Amino acid sequence: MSSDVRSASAGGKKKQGGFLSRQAKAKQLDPKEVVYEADLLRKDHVSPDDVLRLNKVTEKYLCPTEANVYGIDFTRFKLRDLDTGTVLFEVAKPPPSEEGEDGDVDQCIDDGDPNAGRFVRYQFTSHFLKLKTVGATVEFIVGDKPVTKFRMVEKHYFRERMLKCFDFEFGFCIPHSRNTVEHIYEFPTLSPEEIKDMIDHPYETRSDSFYFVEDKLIMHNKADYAYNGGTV
Ligand SMILES: CCCCCCCCCCCCCC(=O)O
Repeated sequence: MSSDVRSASAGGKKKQGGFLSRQAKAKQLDPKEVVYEADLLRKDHVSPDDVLRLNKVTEKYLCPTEANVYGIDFTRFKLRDLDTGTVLFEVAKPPPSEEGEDGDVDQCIDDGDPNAGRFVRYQFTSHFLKLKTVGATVEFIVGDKPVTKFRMVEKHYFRERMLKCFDFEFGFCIPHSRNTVEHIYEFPTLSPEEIKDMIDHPYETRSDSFYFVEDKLIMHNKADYAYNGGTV
């Protein structure tokens, strides 16, 4: 599987600043309403309510890359600790001219894999798990169609247990626009035993990010996480 590996230390560059924020809503899952990945793979269109009812991380992707008919493309991503302003991690996509000149970027990301670019591996330090609130700034461009009710549901799991579900609205985006939004992640409360387990078992913490336009799944990305990088 092609992947993007993102390393971050807790002692990054400090930066303060204003931000646009949309509060995350944690949702409790009613066990009676659970749906299974296999059920959703059979559906023509997957909705936010469908993925909110999943109680496990997915093994497959619930939509093809072609479902993104809106030309939505993420161009910058930054994580910062909102308590200190410390920038934990920042990545930007090179402009198209640089991608063309270099050739390496496309080759490395594309690789003939239809799911290239949909999976990211994060390598954090254990300090990350002590954070309370993280701001994720996302910049993205949209193509020639208006994007209505753009929404992301992101579910984080350690092994079989869902740690937290985030539900963020991006709202309406005009055609050919470049947009920036900062989403606020309030961390779940984790016991010392859970934290130790997550540090001791890299990449067993995983997430699914589901993106919807008008309640229809148009992108599905995955990530996994290690918390044993660098120094504490
Ligand atoms: C231990 C649970 C922590 C939950 C909060 C995680 C905050 C950082 C999220 C970054 C997610 C990025 C997902 C992606 O790249 O697709």
